[in-house]
Amino acid sequence: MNSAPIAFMDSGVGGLTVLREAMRQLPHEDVIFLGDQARLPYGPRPAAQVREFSWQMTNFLRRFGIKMLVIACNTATAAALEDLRSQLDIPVVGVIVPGARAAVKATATRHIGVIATEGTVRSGAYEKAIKRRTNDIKVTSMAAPKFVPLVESNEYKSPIAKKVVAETLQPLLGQGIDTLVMGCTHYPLLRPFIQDAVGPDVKLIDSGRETVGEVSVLLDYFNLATDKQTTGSRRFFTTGSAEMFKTIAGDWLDMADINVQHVDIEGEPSTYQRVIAAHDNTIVVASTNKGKIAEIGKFFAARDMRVVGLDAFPHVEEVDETGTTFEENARLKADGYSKQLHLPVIADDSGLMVDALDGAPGVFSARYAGEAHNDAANNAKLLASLADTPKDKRQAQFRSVLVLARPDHPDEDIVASGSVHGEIVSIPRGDNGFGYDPFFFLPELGMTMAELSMDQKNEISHRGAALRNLGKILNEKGILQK
Ligand SMILES: O=c1nc[nH]c2c1ncn2[C@H]1C[C@H](O)[C@@H](COP(=O)(O)OP(=O)(O)OP(=O)(O)O)O1
Ligand SMILES: [Mg+2]
Repeated sequence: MNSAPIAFMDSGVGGLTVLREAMRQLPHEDVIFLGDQARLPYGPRPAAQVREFSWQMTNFLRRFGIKMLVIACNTATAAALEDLRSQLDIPVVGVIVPGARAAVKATATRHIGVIATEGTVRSGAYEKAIKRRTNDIKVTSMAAPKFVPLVESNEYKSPIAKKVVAETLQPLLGQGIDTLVMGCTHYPLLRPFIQDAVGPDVKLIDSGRETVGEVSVLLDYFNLATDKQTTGSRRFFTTGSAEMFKTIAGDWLDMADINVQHVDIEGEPSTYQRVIAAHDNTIVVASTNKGKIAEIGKFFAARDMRVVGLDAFPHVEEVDETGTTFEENARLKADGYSKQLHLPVIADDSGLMVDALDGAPGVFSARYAGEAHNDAANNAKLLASLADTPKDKRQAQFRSVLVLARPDHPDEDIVASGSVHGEIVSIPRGDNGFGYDPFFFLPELGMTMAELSMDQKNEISHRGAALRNLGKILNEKGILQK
């Protein structure tokens, strides 16, 4: 039993013909679809490049903790299936073998036609898959490069499409072909015109539809099927226009409200790479500060969450902290990273506010001495600024504002804050913690923050308080149980 999503990828919207069948046959499964429309069509591209694009799509999709990958594209199957399968530890399903198998089963005249993109035809993948089964079948393959653009431009129901299809398929007529493989997942959208062109006696094989049968068998074989009884979630990503995608997907899948997001995958690795796969319980701590990641991470780990830092995502674009308040900066970080990663993100913006310095360094705490993240320089500047301030006038506080951003509730950030009061001392004490901790003295404890263990710090610190407040809100909202 496994409730992780199944991923489908294609050069564009063609893979939706596979997805539609999957939604029909496996309605309870969560699915994620990615169409690489920005780089379409794949058909004319060299196989090596299609393989690189396929890895980029795959690496993007693996972040979602997928349990199976379906290459819902014949060109990408021909170019990349073997490579993906040999390196991934989840089942990878391509569309060619299921299509070939169905065609072998269907033909009586032992003459099968295959229409596909140039890349698929050039690869000879269908011939190989058919001949591997039986040698006494004749295969006639033909590239139909005009079909994909017709579908992607949403022209697939137009009279022009009908004409183009009829003209393209003309050479296949009168050869004794009784079975025609639609060897590109875009083609089933043109099915009525294709059937018209070849006549009612030719059996059309929808390679994508056949593939879903295979997916279904593998789910059972590896015991990966979900045990949920409710309709699964459907998420769509395109590297092209989300609006254009929505129009075709809405029509083809007969779904009124589709969750489509534009994504950029050109920064994804184009070969196998270790990827931190996110599961339902993954949370990203949007910080590069190890101390913070540890403190926030501990809180969520104790609540059975899987915590990852930003270092798990080397391609993420850094979010600038341009706000004027802690809350503003925390929101910028949480929203900015959650949008890019499509994962729940917790961000902290925090700092030291010294009474005698009118609240400075405040939001500028990390770059107080200019260059960001130089604790020693920041502390030196702090001491210099307080050189003339007597001991009893050195009250200060740490403040932390936490923001949780969730991709499924993009307009509902959850905000919690906390603070702790103390005094700034001139001689540092303690090796724990980070930042200003060795100079932040807690009179009630007679220790600086850097003399506390992480657990002790979390009990009294601004961040600890903010986390407890956040925990309360998450409990009340039913987001966290503990
Ligand atoms: O518990 C703390 N103990 C000592 N110092 C602290 C603490 N909490 C915040 N601070 C200081 C360190 C940093 O100079 C600044 C936070 O700046 P802030 O932008 O929120 O964090 P950051 O740049 O270190 O990491 P990031 O933005 O990637 O989360 O305040
Ligand atoms: Mg920062």
